[in-house]
Amino acid sequence: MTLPAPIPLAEAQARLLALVPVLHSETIPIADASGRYLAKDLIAGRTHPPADLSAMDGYAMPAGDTGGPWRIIGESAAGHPCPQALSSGEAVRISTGAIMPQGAGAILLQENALRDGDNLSVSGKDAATSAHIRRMGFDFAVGDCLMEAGMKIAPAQIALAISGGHGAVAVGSRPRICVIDSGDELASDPAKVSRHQVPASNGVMIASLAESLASTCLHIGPVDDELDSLLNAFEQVGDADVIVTNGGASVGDHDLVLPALEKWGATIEFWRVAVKPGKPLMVAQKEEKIVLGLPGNPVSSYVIAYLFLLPLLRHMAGARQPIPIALPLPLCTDLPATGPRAEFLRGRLGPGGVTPIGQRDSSAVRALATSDALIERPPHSSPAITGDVADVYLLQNGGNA
Ligand SMILES: Nc1nc2c(c(=O)[nH]1)N[C@H]1C(S)=C(S)[C@@H](COP(=O)(O)OP(=O)(O)OC[C@H]3O[C@@H](n4cnc5c(N)ncnc54)[C@H](O)[C@@H]3O)O[C@H]1N2
Ligand code: MOO
Repeated sequence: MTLPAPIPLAEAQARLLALVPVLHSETIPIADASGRYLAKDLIAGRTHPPADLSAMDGYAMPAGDTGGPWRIIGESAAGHPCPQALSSGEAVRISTGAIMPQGAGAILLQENALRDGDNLSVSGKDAATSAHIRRMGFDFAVGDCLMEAGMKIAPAQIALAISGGHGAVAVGSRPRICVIDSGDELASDPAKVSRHQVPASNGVMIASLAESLASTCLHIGPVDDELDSLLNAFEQVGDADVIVTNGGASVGDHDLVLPALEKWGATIEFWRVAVKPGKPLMVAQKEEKIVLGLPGNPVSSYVIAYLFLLPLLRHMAGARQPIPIALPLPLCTDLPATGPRAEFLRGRLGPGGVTPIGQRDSSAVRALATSDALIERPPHSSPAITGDVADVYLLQNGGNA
């Protein structure tokens, strides 16, 4: 069997995303929108702040009358504006977030004020100033674009949408996924594992990695290394949009994902990528369903899910930046030259940069779990020395896309 040449990483990612359209949108309460992607530009339905407000607790007076003394004629509290207009020599008590009364244009901080009944004068070093006024609409005005379609909604974006008058937002629907573990050696109960077995860790790991990006996740397996068992698993995926297999993607006699996919009627779109670990990635399609055949080694499975599955799910859910963003960080150790594949080393972030983890075997689960970053070494890199800058991807919470 002649194996296809491994496809360079960026090309393979682009080919994968081009295979599937963005899913339709749905409108959901803003309180439920964390982690979702905006389906259309979010336009401000109100001006914020809606009027000139005081940024401090103190007294408001006319802009041309900042030296005092003043006579206090009322109060403007947050939620309770002062109905009176101010003339020269007059002031009102004002609290943080309260509306500036008509005629007011300066604030005297409480710390700099001396109050005696309704008489007010400056006691501190600072006179009244307009610097403590938040001008109407300085943050945004009605009709402004607050966030563009495809942006990820996180807590700060939720606050912005609510401040902009939105109790609900249109977001991309999340794909339904199905994860299949396959391999005769896999034990489903980690507490009951014979010597010829390994616990089936990948499926649950991948489901957990994809959890926030998928609407539902069906987990099938472990499935035997038999063509018909795999075929049967594919026939049970129901309405899943994305099917993820673990293992059986390489060239061994018992690596049956490819023939099972063909027997099921799927088209193999590509197989093998120039990435280490994770070369045997397989991508197939059957009608609207897309299949990612991940390599079985746990580190390879994780790295490929990070580089391909998560971007695919983000893309389907409407993200405008589905591919994770690398940060340039100094290396804390030397690294050897690389071969024809892009290498992704596990590493730990620290104050001086990133330190690659010594154990690089693609089956080393403990080394993977100890790491919080992936260090990218492009194909055919020269040896790197301590202090050289490398592209680093953050792993926590699925990274920064
Ligand atoms: N002659 C060659 N052999 C291999 C090649 C190659 O190019 N030529 N590629 C190697 C690479 S790279 C990888 S990665 C592995 C991946 O192979 P498979 O995807 O076929 O995975 P399996 O052989 O089924 O399993 C590999 C390893 O992973 C364990 N595994 C599998 N599934 C799970 C699971 N769900 N949970 C936990 N662990 C799992 C399995 O027990 C094996 O130890 O192939 C190389 N071989
Ligand atoms: O590339 Mo494989 O994924 O090295 O172990």
